[in-house]
Amino acid sequence: MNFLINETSMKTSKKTIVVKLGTSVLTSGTTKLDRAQMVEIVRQCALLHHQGHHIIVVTSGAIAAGKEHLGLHNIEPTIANKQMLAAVGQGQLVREWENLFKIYGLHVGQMLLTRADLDDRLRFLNARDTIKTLLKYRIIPLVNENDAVATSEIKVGDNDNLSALVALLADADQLLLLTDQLGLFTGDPRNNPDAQLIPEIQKITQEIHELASGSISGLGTGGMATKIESAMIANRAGIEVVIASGHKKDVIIKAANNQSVGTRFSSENTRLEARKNWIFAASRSSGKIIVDAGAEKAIVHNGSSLLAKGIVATTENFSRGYVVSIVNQAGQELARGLVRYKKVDIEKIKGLHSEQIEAVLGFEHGRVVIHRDDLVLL
Ligand SMILES: Nc1ncnc2c1ncn2[C@@H]1O[C@H](COP(=O)(O)OP(=O)(O)O)[C@@H](O)[C@H]1O
Ligand SMILES: N[C@@H](CCC(=O)OP(=O)(O)O)C(=O)O
Repeated sequence: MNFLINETSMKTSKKTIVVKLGTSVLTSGTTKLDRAQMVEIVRQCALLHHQGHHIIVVTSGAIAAGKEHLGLHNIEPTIANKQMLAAVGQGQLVREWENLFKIYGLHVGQMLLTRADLDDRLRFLNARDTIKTLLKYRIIPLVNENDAVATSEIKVGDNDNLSALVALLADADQLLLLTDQLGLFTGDPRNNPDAQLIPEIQKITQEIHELASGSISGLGTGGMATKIESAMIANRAGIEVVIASGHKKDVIIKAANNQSVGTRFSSENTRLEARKNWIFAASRSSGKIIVDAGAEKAIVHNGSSLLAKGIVATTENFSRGYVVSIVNQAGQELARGLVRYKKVDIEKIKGLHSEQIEAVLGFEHGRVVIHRDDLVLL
């Protein structure tokens, strides 16, 4: 097996960065959204955006914004009450962000997700397409959990874990978890004045998990424990993670420029290796796509994506989002990859130019059938 995959599309000095903002940062420990703090965050995101980076904001704070709007500061924190507050607050929260990003001439796009959206392959791919299209149009995605409709079975539960899933969705380079502490300490600084900041973590061991406890401020959900879970998920996918204070000057800019800030969790794998491992380890091939000699050459020698034009036939009834084998007409398996169209649709578009896909199917999931970043040569 050879892992010669075209890496050019993955290597870029422009990063995709997921910035997760906890309630603790957005309220600065008060019962209201801290607009001055939000302005400061938007300034940094806009600067990085204008430098060409892609910024995705995972924003908590809907429940806090709902409490503020209704003046219900001492309401009992039952699930029903929190859902009601989120339903009221989400609109308020997004409006605040929208107005602030507008100062810098930037548009935002809201994405409210639940675990069910991310567990289901099709919905995962649809969410991935949406986030990538927002980025392509240079719009800032604003993501939160869809608290108003999510019951415990379909909830991610906390925005730390949600942000790791969003980083996977967006194929991000970095996940920045901004909170009210400088980073991960050797114990919770709220009740341990001798706790020391840990600047760098190479491997998340059981000992690291034990340092991190839940939230006791009454503002956030999960505390450091969920941030470590999030770091594990992202690191495993080859994404670097930084936990830092949202109040530290220029924290987002510093983290993006690899300057020392907070606690950095460097990933053992590169993103590309992690993706290739996943395509092989996690999935057996669900079907075959037989390609002509031109497509074989383009995929094997030129590092190209698989286009409809080079497809001759398909076998088995696979769906969109599954891993399939790319096979030449002599029956030799050339590669495996994550397919963007289901078998019945490929049968309709095989041999056609990419520009014809939408006219034939009535929709389009992109111009390629398997993108080169989702493809591993054998
Ligand atoms: N080892 C640790 N280092 C730093 N903070 C910790 C640690 N263990 C627990 N915490 C707590 O985690 C809190 C941050 O998490 P949380 O309250 O959920 O905030 P956020 O809204 O930013 O997600 C800190 O205020 C701190 O009390
Ligand atoms: N989705 C919720 C926040 C959930 C959450 O994880 O909060 P936090 O620990 O402050 O990031 C909200 O918008 O209020």
